[in-house]
Amino acid sequence: MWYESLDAVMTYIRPVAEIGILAWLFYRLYEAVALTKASHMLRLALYYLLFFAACYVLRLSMLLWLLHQFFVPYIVFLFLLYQPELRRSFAQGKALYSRRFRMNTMTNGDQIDSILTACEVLTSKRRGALIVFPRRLAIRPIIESGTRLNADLSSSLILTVFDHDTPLHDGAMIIQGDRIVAAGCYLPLSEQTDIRKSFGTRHRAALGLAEESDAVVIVVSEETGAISLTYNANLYYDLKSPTVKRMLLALFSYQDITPEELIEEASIDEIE
Ligand SMILES: Nc1ncnc2c1ncn2[C@@H]1O[C@H](COP(=O)(O)OP(=O)(O)OP(=O)(O)O)[C@@H](O)[C@H]1O
Repeated sequence: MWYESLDAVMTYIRPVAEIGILAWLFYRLYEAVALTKASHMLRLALYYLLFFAACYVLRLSMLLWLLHQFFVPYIVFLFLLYQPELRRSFAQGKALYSRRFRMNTMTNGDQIDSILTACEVLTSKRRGALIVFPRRLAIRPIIESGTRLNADLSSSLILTVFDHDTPLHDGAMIIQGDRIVAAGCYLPLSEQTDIRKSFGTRHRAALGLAEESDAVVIVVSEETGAISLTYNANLYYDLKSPTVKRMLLALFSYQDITPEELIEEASIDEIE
């Protein structure tokens, strides 16, 4: 019968399909977490499993019993510990499917130029600034913590807001696409202990938001005039404006790139 031969063929196809689907799922999971610190969580879970396997092979029954008892609390602990990173990973995963939609709503090259022009003026006048670009994850509570502006994006408005005597100069400005959504917003402070001692609350606030969301933040230092970027829980200090522009354009289309990778790319372009 034809369905018997189909069943025989399916006996071979089924395991291949299962392996293919599993490989694809693992690849998507890897893609989602590889760029963020959620990969640390996977590494910790893997160490646990390797330790478990070693105990099993060596028949260390006492340790095996302990590992068995602690498995669920350990996984729950990891999920709690890495919750912000997991949130960012899944946002990135989702973002891969809606790139076209995002591209239309993100700040474009000309608009980035006007933001960076303002940043350079602020640098020369030794004024500090924090400018936030939300990406996939909504940051409504952050926006609500400040004053809604919903104004057209312009260098002059950025300069006005961050001037010393204005009521809105303290806190962060939120930019979405071509709109200045809010200013004077309060950002969560980072609790990382291994960042430079010289970084004060402005840089800690930029890093804090980059730990808790997938937003990108420009920081202009009042003290040194350095322009830095934070995203994915990392701070890239003292960048040149063209580097910031290229990074922002890449980040807005979810190609998370470091300054080192940009320099590498530029040198490859030169060789070609
Ligand atoms: N949680 C926060 N959210 C938003 N803005 C903040 C926050 N904390 C501090 N700021 C901003 O940072 C300013 C203080 O910066 P501070 O000098 O402590 O930081 P810094 O990292 O040393 O930066 P700089 O190099 O500009 O001095 C505040 O006046 C305020 O505008």
